[in-house]
Amino acid sequence: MIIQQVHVTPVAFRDPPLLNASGVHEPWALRTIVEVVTDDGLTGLGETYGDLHHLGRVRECAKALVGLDVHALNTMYARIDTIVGTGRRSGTTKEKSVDRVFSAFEVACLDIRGKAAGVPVSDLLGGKVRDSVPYSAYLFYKWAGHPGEEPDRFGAALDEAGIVAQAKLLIEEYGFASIKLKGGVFPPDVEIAAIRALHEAFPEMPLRLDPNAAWTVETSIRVGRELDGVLQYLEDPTAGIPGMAEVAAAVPMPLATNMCVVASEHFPPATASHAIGVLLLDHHYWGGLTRSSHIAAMCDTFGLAMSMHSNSHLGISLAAMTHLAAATPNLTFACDTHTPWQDGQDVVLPGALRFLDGAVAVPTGPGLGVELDRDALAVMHEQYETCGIRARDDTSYMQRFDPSFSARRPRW
Ligand SMILES: O=C([O-])C(=O)C[C@H](O)[C@@H](O)C(=O)[O-]
Repeated sequence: MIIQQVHVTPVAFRDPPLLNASGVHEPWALRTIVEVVTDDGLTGLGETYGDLHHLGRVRECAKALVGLDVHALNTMYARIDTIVGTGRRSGTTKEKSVDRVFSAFEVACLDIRGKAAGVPVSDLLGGKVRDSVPYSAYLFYKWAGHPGEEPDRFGAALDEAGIVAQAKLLIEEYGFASIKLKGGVFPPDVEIAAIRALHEAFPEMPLRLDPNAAWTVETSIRVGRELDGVLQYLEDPTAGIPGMAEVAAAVPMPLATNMCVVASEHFPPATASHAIGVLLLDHHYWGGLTRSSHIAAMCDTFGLAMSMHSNSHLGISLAAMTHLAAATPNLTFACDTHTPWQDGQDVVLPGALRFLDGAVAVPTGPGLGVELDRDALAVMHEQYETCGIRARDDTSYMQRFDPSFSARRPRW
């Protein structure tokens, strides 16, 4: 099964104005779709980030993969490493570049291997231990619509009543049985009130709050203590392993992260200082599905619970996340997904991935179990070409509407 061609297609889809500590989502979310084609006519799918810098690296590496066998993943990783290096992203997250680029190709190769063997990707990861994967309702503070546009169907959520209404809508439509609120947007007391309102409205539901490291250690400890008995876990309240360790020692609930443990070398300091209790896995930056399984084994070794992280994504990623979660015995909590926010837009044909009672049944067909919708891919690629988003960044978009906005951390 020799790779003959690799197609890399950037796409754009509508994204609602969701607020986070860095600003607001732009009207279009960007992703990159990868198709790996072998000499025996099989095609595998992968999905990854869509920013221009990453896209350039994916395109460059795609050319270097032609001629490799889809089983030669170690050689593929080494080749990508020589091209993009193990350099780190700057900012609060520091994933390895090679892992971020390799991931999309690895998923596509596993899709091909599953198709060739007639088995689902979850079988290639050790076999599923659950038939469906629970996801949580991922709530965001939100404007009613993008400025200058009609309100979208989700409406505004700028206070606790709006957040509770949003939770009701998502739970009614998807059946979610747990809730995560993206925080770090408003002063902590406003977000504490929203969590309390959710607790009152849904007393049985596990709740999580994630301010994306927007708080100081002191604020994090105060919020953690105030939400004793209410939060299942508190995610990335503050930046860095030392700060998280201080908070963890002082609050009653476990701390979760997708920000301070994002590469293997973060495990020793994080576990030695008991900085986290929960790791949010994400195959897009942990180097694909197999390497993510290794990270799950590390979590098992160090007694860390697990959930899964998401960014704005489409169905290829949802399928990959679902296979990985199904084959991860120590996945403890319902996973994050942005799927409701894509509101039916997708590059895969409908039907393979459905939410029932907040969970997605693990596809049983060969490979990822999803099929590319070529018409939708063409439309989304055209949107990418014309939407004009890729040269901008979140903060400048936010500052156009609120010049006083600053995404500096800690904010409180
Ligand atoms: O910790 C998280 O869940 C994220 O940071 C995921 C996303 O980037 C989220 O913040 C967003 O979509 O605004």
